[in-house]
Amino acid sequence: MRWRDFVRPALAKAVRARLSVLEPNAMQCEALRPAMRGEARDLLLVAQTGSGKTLALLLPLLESVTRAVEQRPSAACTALLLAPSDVLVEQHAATARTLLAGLDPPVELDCDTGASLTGVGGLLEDASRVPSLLVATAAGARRRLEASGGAGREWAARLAAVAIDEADAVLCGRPHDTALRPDADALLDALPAGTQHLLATAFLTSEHEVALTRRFRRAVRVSEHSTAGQRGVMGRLVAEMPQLRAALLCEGAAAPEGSAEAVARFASGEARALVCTAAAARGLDFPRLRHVLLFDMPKDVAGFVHSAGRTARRGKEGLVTCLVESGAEVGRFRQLHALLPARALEFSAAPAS
Ligand SMILES: Nc1ncnc2c1ncn2[C@@H]1O[C@H](COP(=O)(O)OP(=O)(O)OP(=O)(O)O)[C@@H](O)[C@H]1O
Repeated sequence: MRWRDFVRPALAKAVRARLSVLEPNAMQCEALRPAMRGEARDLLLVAQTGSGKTLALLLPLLESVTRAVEQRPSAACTALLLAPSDVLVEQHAATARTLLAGLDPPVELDCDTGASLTGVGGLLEDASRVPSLLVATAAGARRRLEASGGAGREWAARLAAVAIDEADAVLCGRPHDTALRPDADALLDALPAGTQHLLATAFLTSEHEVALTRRFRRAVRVSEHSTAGQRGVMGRLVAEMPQLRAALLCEGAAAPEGSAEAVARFASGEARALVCTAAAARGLDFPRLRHVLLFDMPKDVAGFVHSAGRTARRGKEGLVTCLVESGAEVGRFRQLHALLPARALEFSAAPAS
């Protein structure tokens, strides 16, 4: 995939020419697809430091704001980018300015750290000014929200998209807190129902994950593990066990054969294993399948039922093995198991060695 598959040619060209980032990586493709025009879904992106999350957040925001300015040049602010520190706000604002430079019509951008407010021409005095894009800390955004005479609420009510970098730091409290910070909650509550939320972070504690998935129920979750990393693991499983003649079922360029071919090889018994993502396996019926091995812990009971339910079908027996990585995952696994109908599956647990 290329940048221009996701954003307008002018932005795609700016990413290549001004940032020297020639192509999106697998994680960015996975994140941009649901986040972009057409789908505009909420996004929760969890990917390691230095993997390029900034562009995955910034590009949907810039595309959305540029489109809005094009359609209604007189419209006020339509997007907000939040970051946890002044330095990061300034860094993101600089990247956004670099990408927006020369666009016609121009997109106005302000930068608000709570302590200082800067616009295109330098320091600004007026916190109620409404640019097309505001890059701010939570304190800066809050200052804008509380601007006098209801202007702040009006500004928030016009936000079409909000991106939050280091979302755990901006929105969540201490590592074990399952509630969002009250000021973050207040800001989110002031947004209109249709606002798109784009969240990125390198790491989430299980409590922060609970808090964010509870608040952003409709968010598409993209993690590196679910994209490049996962495909890498899947490819290695296939390569390192040639005796299984495994078929690999996944979408995108990493798939060595078409989905239909992979499924047919497994269904006919030519391939003795099918290595696939949970999404790709959903609904598939293989009457002879006796063992499902879940490499990743399912996120919820629905995910578990759909994956485990590929075996033990039509009254036959089946075995499901789930690899759990940590004490927290064992706890979550027990919770999932407790939610299943008693007759659906039987489990035996062995301590990990
Ligand atoms: N597709 C890509 N190909 C090559 N380099 C890229 C790509 N996308 C981003 N980069 C570069 O990778 C570097 C790290 O990107 P970025 O700052 O977005 O990481 P991050 O995931 O936000 O990390 P952190 O979690 O530490 O903030 C930047 O210099 C960026 O220009």
